[in-house]
Amino acid sequence: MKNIVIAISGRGSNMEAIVRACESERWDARIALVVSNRADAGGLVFARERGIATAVVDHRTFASREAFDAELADVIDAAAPAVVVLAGFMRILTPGFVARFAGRLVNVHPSLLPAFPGLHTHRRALDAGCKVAGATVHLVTAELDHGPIVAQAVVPVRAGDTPDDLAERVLVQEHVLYPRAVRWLAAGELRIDGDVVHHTRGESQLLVAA
Ligand SMILES: Nc1nc2c(c(=O)[nH]1)N[C@@H](CN(C=O)c1ccc(C(=O)N[C@@H](CCC(=O)O)C(=O)O)cc1)CN2
Ligand SMILES: NCC(=O)N[C@@H]1O[C@H](COP(=O)([O-])[O-])[C@@H](O)[C@H]1O
Repeated sequence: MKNIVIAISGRGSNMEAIVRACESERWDARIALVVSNRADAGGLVFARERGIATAVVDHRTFASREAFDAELADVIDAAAPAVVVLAGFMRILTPGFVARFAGRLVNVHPSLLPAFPGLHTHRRALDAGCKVAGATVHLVTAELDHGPIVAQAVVPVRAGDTPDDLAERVLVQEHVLYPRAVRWLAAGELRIDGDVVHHTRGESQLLVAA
């Protein structure tokens, strides 16, 4: 059975969706560890209540980003992960960390990459007058929010939307998209051809919400 490690920084709603899907769909995988850079991350409570091992590596207690990443990588490696999932994890990872988990490190980003990498994506999409928004699951590379795209979900932007309205609409789709993508990665069902990722069994890599 494959081990999955999930890294969070906050409420962990995507982590929760993955935990629930792993159990209900009986994946040939288990969530071996939920790790956070913040001890007050709400998702840690859910994980502990489900009997999942948790750990905290507080980035503020390290002298450098490299030192934090080295400790985080050691804690993650101790769980022997086949897949490392970033789920609302809010730290930019160093090239050394990314290299250690290359090909099995995945993230969900709240925009339709390559549009709007970085932070405050929904505010920026609204300010740009976008008519659609969404989320992207991508393999993580050293360059921020730039890795090969595994799957995307599209939602409409509605008149009067605030960033919170858009975030809520996108999050509903993330909770469907991300578990599906993590299941594919854990099952070895992704084929990477340059920058293009294919699902080898032909499931749709696109969700479109009305
Ligand atoms: N090397 C990479 N690291 C990370 C990636 C990536 O693609 N490559 N994805 C991010 C996730 N992410 C967006 O999806 C993201 C997370 C954090 C930040 C950021 O600017 N973080 C600041 C601190 C912000 C905070 O603490 O609130 C920082 O690290 O200084 C941008 C994008 C995960 N890492
Ligand atoms: N750059 C990373 C980022 O912004 N991730 C975003 O954090 C939100 C909360 O996730 P959570 O409820 O799973 O913690 C999600 O929308 C996720 O896409």
